[in-house]
Order: sequence, then structure tokens, then C-alpha cells
Amino acid sequence: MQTSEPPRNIINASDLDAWEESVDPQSTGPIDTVKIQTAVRMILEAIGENPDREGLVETPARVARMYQEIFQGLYQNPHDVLATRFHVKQADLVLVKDIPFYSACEHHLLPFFGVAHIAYLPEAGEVTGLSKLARLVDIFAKRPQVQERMTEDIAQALNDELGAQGVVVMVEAEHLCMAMRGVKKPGSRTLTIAARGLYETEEAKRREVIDLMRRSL
Ligand SMILES: Nc1nc2c(ncn2[C@@H]2O[C@H](COP(=O)(O)OP(=O)(O)OP(=O)(O)O)[C@@H](O)[C@H]2O)c(=O)[nH]1
Ligand SMILES: [Zn+2]
Repeated sequence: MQTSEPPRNIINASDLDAWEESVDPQSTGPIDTVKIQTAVRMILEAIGENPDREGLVETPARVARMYQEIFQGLYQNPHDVLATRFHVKQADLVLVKDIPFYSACEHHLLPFFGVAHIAYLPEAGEVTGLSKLARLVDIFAKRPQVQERMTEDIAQALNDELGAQGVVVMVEAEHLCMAMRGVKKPGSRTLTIAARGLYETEEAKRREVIDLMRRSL
């Protein structure tokens, strides 16, 4: 459908300034917030709603801001996050457990959420900041995703950037597309694992790490 006038509740470029100023443009990249607003208005119309009624009039702009936030990982580079390195004299296994995350399944754009556990065996005492592991999770969670790819991507980025001897990533999540619609199985959880380096080949060592991940501290 071609219209010469933009829908009335589409906010124009000058109105966008206020919220674009509050977000680092380098971290959000070229997310087209005006296009999102147009699309959301059309969806509201398509379901038979009145997009001009009081409760909905700001909704396209809210959804645009939300997508700008929850998909900002598309424009963030794991290389930048993992550039922070420290050298320690000796380092054995590093394991950060229960890193909470929220992502969106790419099939339905509904949330899946849960925790990620990240372990790596540093090479020659080369470690990164602990918070950087959590930032890495966010970079890959804040994209349209499938859980398996998110798990593999985190492991691969750590392997590539850190040069670790081995990496194990485990993700446990609940998918709202399986809970609130479709098959309707709330409470079911999906567990995915990715391994790199020595943990790919040495099964006993991988199992040790997985046991640590599953054990409550
Ligand atoms: N492997 C995998 N599947 C996912 C993930 N997120 C959602 N899905 C699944 O993607 C599938 C999409 O299946 P389709 O048959 O194309 O879509 P659908 O008709 O909406 O499927 P139902 O959810 O079964 O109603 C569903 O089985 C979802 O459960 C994920 O992270 N990993
Ligand atoms: Zn889904």
C-alpha cells in the first residue's frame, strides 16, 4: 500500500533526537526506527486495532525504541569487548556461571531467556575481564537468534579472540514461543552446549567442566 502522508503517530527525525541521544549510536548501528514504527502501526491495523486510540498512539515509537535496544547486538563487535586482557602468572580454568540473558527467537520474535555458563582454559596466563564474558553473552543474545547458534557464537568468539586452550559454553533457556503459543509447554527448558579447543576432543575434561557448570556453588 502506497501512502503519500506518513501515519500521524510516526515521529519525525527531530523527535527521534531525544531518544537517540540517550543511546550510543555506535552501539545501536543503523536500526531504522522510522521503518519499525510504520511496520508496527500496520500490524496494529492488521489485527483490527485502532492505532490512534490513546493507549496505542505511542506504541509504534515504544516498540521502535525497544527493538533498538534488544537488537543492538547486531552492531556490536565481540572483538572490541574481548580486547581487555590481563596477564596472570598462572591460570587454570575460569568459569562464570549463571549469566542471565534475554534474547528473541528468530522464528517468532518472542523472547527466550535463561542463563549462560562460560568456561575457558587460558593459554599462558592470558585472561580477559570477567564482566567481558557477560558482555559477550549480551552481544549475541541481543539479536534475532536460535539458541544453538547463540551458544556456538559465544564459544567461537572466545576461541578466536582469546586464543584459549579450550572453551565450553552452556546455555539453559525457556522459549516463550513454546510456552504461550503453539505447543504450549510452559516450564520446558532447552540446554545447549558448545565446545572448542581441547574440550572438543577430550571428552573427560569436557565432562568435568559441564559437571562444575551444573553443580550449585
Ligand atoms: N532449534 C531451535 N528451534 C527453535 C528455537 N526457537 C524456536 N524454535 C523452533 O522453531 C520452530 C519453527 O517451526 P515452524 O514449524 O517453522 O513454525 P511454527 O508453525 O510456528 O511452529 P510451532 O512452534 O511448532 O507452532 C519451532 O519448532 C520452534 O520451537 C531455537 O532457539 N532453536
Ligand atoms: Zn520461536
